[in-house]
Amino acid sequence: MSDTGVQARRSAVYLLDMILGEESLMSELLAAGALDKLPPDDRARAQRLALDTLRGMERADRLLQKHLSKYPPLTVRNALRVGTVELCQGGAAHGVVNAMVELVASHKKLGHLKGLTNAVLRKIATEGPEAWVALRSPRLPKWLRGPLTEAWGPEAMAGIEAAHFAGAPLDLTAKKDPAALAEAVGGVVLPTGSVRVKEAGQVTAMPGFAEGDWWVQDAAAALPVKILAPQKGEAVLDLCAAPGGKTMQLAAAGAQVTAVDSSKPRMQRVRENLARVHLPAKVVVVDARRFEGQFDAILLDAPCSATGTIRRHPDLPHAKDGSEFAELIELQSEMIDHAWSLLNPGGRLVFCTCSLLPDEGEVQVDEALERHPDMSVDRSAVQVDGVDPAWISSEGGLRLRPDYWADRGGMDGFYIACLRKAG
Ligand SMILES: C[S@@+](CC[C@H](N)C(=O)[O-])C[C@H]1O[C@@H](n2cnc3c(N)ncnc32)[C@H](O)[C@@H]1O
Repeated sequence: MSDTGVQARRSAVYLLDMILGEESLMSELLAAGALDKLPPDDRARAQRLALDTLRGMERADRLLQKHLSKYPPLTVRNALRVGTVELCQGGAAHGVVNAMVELVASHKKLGHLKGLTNAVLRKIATEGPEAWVALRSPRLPKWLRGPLTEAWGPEAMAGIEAAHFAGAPLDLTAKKDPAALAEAVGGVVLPTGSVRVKEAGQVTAMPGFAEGDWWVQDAAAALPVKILAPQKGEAVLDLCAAPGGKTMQLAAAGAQVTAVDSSKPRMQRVRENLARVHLPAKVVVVDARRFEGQFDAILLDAPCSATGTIRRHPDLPHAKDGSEFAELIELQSEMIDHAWSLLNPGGRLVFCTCSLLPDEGEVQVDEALERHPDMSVDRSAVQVDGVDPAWISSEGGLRLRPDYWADRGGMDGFYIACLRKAG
């Protein structure tokens, strides 16, 4: 990392400018090489600063508005936000203020605002940290808060927002032995069998990564494959497979996996992931709605709003406005219908989305049941180890939310249902 940390902070501000000003997603910016020129430490720091700032932005804005008579241009506002979040989360005042002032001073058009930056951040350094802890958990924007509050109620919404603010621990899936993995990485085995690491460092440097003993996967995201319960040697279709977390689980269980995804670059990651963990799968790049074949077991991890993953991706509510969700919901129902045509009588289809919106879960299944008289929901299938029966919804699917397991560090939001075809 560079000595003063100015470069990492400048990149964090750039990421925020793009997310908040251009509605870019962090994943798109990283894939486009936004941080490629930084040394690895600065890259990790820039990303962490941007994510922390997005999580705490409402609190930062509340503190900053007291000291600003009018909002400065977005880049300076974002520099102030980054500085405020750092200061309020224990950053050393001198270093943070100097770095942010240097960053603004060096800006071609905004250099004249260095005095403002200095004055405001000095005030925040004095009074900010105490005021910070008294502020509420940041809220989601209205377009998302409205439907989620309607679906889960105000109390759950407060829990979900607290979970978003807290961020997410690192969860791993063991290729073989969760207890041995927990010991090796200093983690704990969760009731569902995932391994949770509280203080994660660089993932690629952790024991067993190079050997392919595990992969990163949220505890909630590991449940669809456990619910599908693939058998050794069974032919399983993994529709929408990339980047391959569930493909690896299926292959580790000994299934003969056919992994399908429409994205060529994302499928390259599936190949790389499979190679690292030394597991086989047939990889096919095609639109899931055009794939042909017959299977007894199908996993459909459909593209969705990803609103269940905001703990890890706090950029999402800022970069999106929900306008593309109707198209995704339509795509999901087309995918369910096509997957159903690929399923043998007596077979099972596990449908899942990392969404908190019932339209992408419970409602999707209710409507599929109406379209397919030979479809039923297998309630017992979702009752795998560690699942609280209270998480099972009325139609028989599993509703997972970030506010569950609050004392353990939460989980991603997910919806999972096991659909049986009449024999
Ligand atoms: C939620 S992600 C899948 C995550 C994956 N199952 C895992 O566990 O790592 C959804 C995937 O759907 C893929 N996708 C989107 N539209 C598709 C389509 N029409 N046909 C096939 N795959 C599609 C995306 O490329 C993306 O990789």
